[in-house]
Amino acid sequence: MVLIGSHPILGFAVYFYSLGATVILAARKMDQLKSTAKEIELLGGKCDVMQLNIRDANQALEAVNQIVAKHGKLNGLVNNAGGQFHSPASKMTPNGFATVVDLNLMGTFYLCKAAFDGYMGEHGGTIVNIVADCRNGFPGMVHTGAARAGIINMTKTLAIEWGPYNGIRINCVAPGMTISSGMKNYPEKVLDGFIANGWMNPSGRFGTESEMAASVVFLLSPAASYITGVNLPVDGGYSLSRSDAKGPEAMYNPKGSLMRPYIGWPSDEKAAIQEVDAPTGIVKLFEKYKALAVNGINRDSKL
Ligand SMILES: CCCCCCC/C=C/C(=O)SCCNC(=O)CCNC(=O)[C@H](O)C(C)(C)COP(=O)(O)OP(=O)(O)OC[C@H]1O[C@@H](n2cnc3c(N)ncnc32)[C@H](O)[C@@H]1OP(=O)(O)O
Ligand SMILES: NC(=O)C1=CN([C@@H]2O[C@H](COP(=O)(O)OP(=O)(O)OC[C@H]3O[C@@H](n4cnc5c(N)ncnc54)[C@H](OP(=O)(O)O)[C@@H]3O)[C@@H](O)[C@H]2O)C=CC1
Repeated sequence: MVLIGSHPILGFAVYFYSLGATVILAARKMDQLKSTAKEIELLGGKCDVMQLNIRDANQALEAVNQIVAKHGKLNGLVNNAGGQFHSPASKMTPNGFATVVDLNLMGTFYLCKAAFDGYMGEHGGTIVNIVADCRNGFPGMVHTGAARAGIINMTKTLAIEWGPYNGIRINCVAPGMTISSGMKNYPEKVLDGFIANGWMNPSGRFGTESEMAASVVFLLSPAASYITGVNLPVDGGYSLSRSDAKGPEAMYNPKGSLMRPYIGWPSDEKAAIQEVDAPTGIVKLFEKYKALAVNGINRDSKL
C-alpha cells in the first residue's frame, strides 16, 4: 500500500508492474486523479484516489488514518506534490517565498509525520521525497531551492531518528529537467530556454517520467533495504556541471544525446508512457525521445 501525494507523476505504471502494490493517489483535483486511476487500472494496476491538500497538516493525518482504516496498512509514501513559480529573488514578495516553502517543505513534513503517527512509527515503512536539483543554488527559484534543500536535510534527520522504529527508510530523489505535465506551469519563454539548453549536460537531454519512477521504485523496494538518508540525483549528470567556469557549451555535444532515453516499464508496449500532457514544444521533444527509445541511438541521432 503506497500513498503518492499528487496525480500522474513520474510514471506510476512502473510501480504496479514491479512490486504489485495498491497505490493511493492523493491531490486536490479529483478529475485528474480519477483519469489517472483509470489508466492505471487499464494497465492492470490497483489504485484508489483521495482528495488532499498537503498544506493542511490535519488533512494529511486524516488521509493516512482513512487509508489504514480501509486497507489495513501503509507501507510506502512518495511525497511528489510540489512546485513553484519562476521569479528573480529581487522581485519575490515575502508571501511568495513563504507560499512555496509552505507547499514543498511544510507539506512534505506534514505527510511524513502523518505517515509516522498513523502507521509507520509502529509498523515501519519506506518514504521517498521528490525534491529538485539545488546542489549549486537555484537561480530564478530561490524559494524552491531553500525548501528542497530543507527537505534533503530533514530527510537525513528523519532517517536517523526513525530508522530504529521498525526500520523506516527515507530518501530523496532529485529529478533533473523532466518531461512532464508540470511544464504547463511555465511561460513559453522560459520553456523555450529549457529546450534550447536541454542538451548542455552530460546526458544531452531531459529526463523522462519513467526514469524518475524507476529510481523511486528502487528506493521503495527491498532492493534498497540498506539505503537511507540519501538524495539520489536522477539528472543525467546535470547537477555536476552547472558551475563550470568555462561555460557548459564547451563540454557537450551540440548534436544531442548519446544516452538512450528510457520510456515505460517493462518493455510491454501497453505499459509505456505514450503521451505527455505538456506544451507543444515539450511534446515534440518527447516524440523524438520516444523514437530514440524505440529505435536506439547512435552518433548521428539528433535530439
Ligand atoms: C531557470 C529555472 C530552472 C527551472 C527548473 C525547473 C524544474 C522544476 C520543475 C517543476 O517543479 S515541474 C512542477 C511544476 N508545477 C508547479 O510548479 C506548480 C506551480 N504552482 C503552484 O504550485 C502554486 O501556484 C503556488 C506557486 C504554490 C502558489 O499557490 P497559491 O495559490 O497558494 O498562491 P497565491 O495565493 O496565488 O499566491 C501566494 C503568493 O505567491 C505569489 N505568487 C504566486 N504565483 C506567482 C507567480 N507566478 N509569480 C510571482 N509571484 C507569484 C503571489 O503573488 C502571492 O504573494 P503576495 O502577492 O501575496 O505577496
Ligand atoms: N518536471 C520537472 O522537470 C521536475 C519536477 N520536479 C518535482 O517533481 C514533482 C512532480 O512534478 P511534475 O509531475 O513535473 O509536476 P506537476 O505540476 O505535473 O505535478 C504536481 C502535482 O502536485 C500536486 N499538488 C500541488 N500542490 C498540491 C497540494 N497543495 N496538495 C496536494 N497536491 C498538490 C498537483 O495536483 P493538484 O494540483 O491536483 O493538487 C500535481 O499532481 C514536483 O514536486 C516537482 O516540483 C523536480 C524537478 C524537476
